[in-house]
Amino acid sequence: MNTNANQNQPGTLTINKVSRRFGGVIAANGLDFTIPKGEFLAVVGPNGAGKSTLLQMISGIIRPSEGEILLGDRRIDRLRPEAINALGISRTFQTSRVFPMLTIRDSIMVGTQVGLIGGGRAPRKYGPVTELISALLRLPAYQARVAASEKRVEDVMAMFGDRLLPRRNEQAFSLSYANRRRLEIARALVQDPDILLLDEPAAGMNPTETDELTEVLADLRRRRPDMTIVMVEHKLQVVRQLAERCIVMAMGTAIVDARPEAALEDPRVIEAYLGTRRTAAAFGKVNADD
Ligand SMILES: Nc1ncnc2c1ncn2[C@@H]1O[C@H](COP(=O)(O)OP(=O)(O)OP(=O)(O)O)[C@@H](O)[C@H]1O
Repeated sequence: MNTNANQNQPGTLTINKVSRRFGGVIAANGLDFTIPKGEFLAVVGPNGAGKSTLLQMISGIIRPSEGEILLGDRRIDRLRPEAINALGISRTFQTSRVFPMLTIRDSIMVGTQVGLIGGGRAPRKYGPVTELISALLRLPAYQARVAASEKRVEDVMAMFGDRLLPRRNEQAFSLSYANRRRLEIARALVQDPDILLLDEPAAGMNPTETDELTEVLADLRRRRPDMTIVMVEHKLQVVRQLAERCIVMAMGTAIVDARPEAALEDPRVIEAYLGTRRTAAAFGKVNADD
């Protein structure tokens, strides 16, 4: 059992001896660590290391084959993804999942909808039936909640400077790849999560876009220092700039757990990475264009 002193503290995520097999493949192998509330943790490692599998297990999309995942003292690895989301854990996906025909504004609004008529995280004044009637009749309580959601959507779009806000009424299919990624992060943020799981947020972004995203996440950190962020990311400069702690995975195992500057210099990490040209380039060991 994981012996970290933070374990079972409110808001702490505990990954307790977690493994996940897919047939003969061991995607996660005895992962055992805690993530204290408010920590910015980066998870890095070569392709196929098990990073996305870890995020999928925390968000309830897949279940561990062994071990357990706790939020505070509550076991969450048997809950459905919606139930985990309602506990304040939001995530983005490795590949963008936008609703192409919805406008940007409405796509982000979708993230708040569970809060409008039951479900969601906001405390409920009335029961679900009253909430539903209130929504159907557009009673003042419902309208006030819609107005609050709309304000929140605008605030979240504003976090991305002029990338999303001026395009709020455009349909998502017209967005650039980078903007789709921003939209997806916005949709997670609009839920005001306590724990944000980001799966390769800077993937496919050029250097300028990557710098911009890094600044957005640094800004988020300043605004919500209590929000735990778990970020899987291949771009190691993003990890160096943002993360307080870095877990390096290789073949399903956490091989190093340290501050980013120490973790990314560790010889075991460089060795694990050198098998792939793209990630070796991130260490400056080969030219990215080779
Ligand atoms: N649904 C699945 N079915 C079968 N095998 C899977 C499944 N999901 C993941 N795997 C396998 O588990 C291993 C870990 O995959 P995972 O996607 O977690 O790696 P990763 O570190 O996120 O890789 P990448 O950086 O390429 O996204 C890989 O060998 C992968 O092929």
